Amino acid sequence: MIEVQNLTKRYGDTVAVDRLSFTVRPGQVTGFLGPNGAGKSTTMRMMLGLDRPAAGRVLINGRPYDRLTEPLRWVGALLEATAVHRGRRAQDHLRWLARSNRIPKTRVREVLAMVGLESVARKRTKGFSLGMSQRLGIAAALLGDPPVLLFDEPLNGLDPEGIVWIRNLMKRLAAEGRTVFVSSHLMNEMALTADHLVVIGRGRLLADTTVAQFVAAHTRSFVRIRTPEPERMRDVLIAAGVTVAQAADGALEADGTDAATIGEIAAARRLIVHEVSTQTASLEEAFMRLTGDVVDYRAGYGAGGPQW
Ligand SMILES: Nc1ncnc2c1ncn2[C@@H]1O[C@H](COP(=O)(O)OP(=O)(O)OP(=O)(O)O)[C@@H](O)[C@H]1O
Repeated sequence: MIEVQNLTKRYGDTVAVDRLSFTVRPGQVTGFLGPNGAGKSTTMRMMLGLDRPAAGRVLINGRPYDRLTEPLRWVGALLEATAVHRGRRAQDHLRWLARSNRIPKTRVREVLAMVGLESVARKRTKGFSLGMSQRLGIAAALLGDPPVLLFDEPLNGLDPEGIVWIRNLMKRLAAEGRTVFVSSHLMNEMALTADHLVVIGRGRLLADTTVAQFVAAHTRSFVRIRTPEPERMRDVLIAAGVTVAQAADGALEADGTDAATIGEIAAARRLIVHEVSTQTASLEEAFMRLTGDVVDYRAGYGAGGPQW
């Protein structure tokens, strides 16, 4: 579990993280979303003791990072700019990390196999592609078999096969009961991978909810109806108390109801329907809608402006 409590970080006049509080729970993948500059990387760096907060704290399984002995056994992390000594061989990099955390040398082979880098274990990392470097960073994160894992933009530089691989890896790690916290700009991927979302904007919490609830709260879902008798259908639906509008292509869009109800109303009136489908927006649309509001707030920020 990761507990973020009233966390604040300033860089000069910039408030990068602003009284942020949330809890990341084990057994699920939690996506960490926010527009550029929202404070995601800064938050993750504070989780790992790499940046010192101006106020507040982060607890990893009940303890601040600097109180964890052999921290790789408690939390594994892939940060955007994970530093690897470029002249070092992949296995030597991992052996050095393992030794510093009293992790047995045999674990190095295991994690290299887990990330598919066995064949280049003895290669120097300066020849590695971005995707290979990401895999090496993930191997390092897994080295201590930690209960908590942080990934900052782990999909950067990965090809489609690599993206599917990491999606499955994160799900598996969560299914094993670990806490998996991952930031990404790739909304479609997050929709497929994450169970829960923490969304921030300008360093503040905007949402802490499940993916499904987030999409439902920030988008409109409606039933689309195509029929050769749109006028009659509209009259029947209005008479049944359904709010209905006509789309540009002639289809009807009914709000505040579901496809089963529409189907039953149509059948009762012997109306022909060619389509009755539930239309739900994507995570990307929900995210744009929520964070678009943040940008609007920013533009209109004045005396007595919104305190979100
Ligand atoms: N070392 C630093 N010095 C000064 N300002 C910084 C520093 N690191 C971050 N910031 C500022 O803090 C804010 C939050 O940045 P951060 O990198 O945490 O956001 P982010 O959500 O990770 O963004 P992105 O999605 O672009 O990676 C930004 O305004 C950024 O310019």
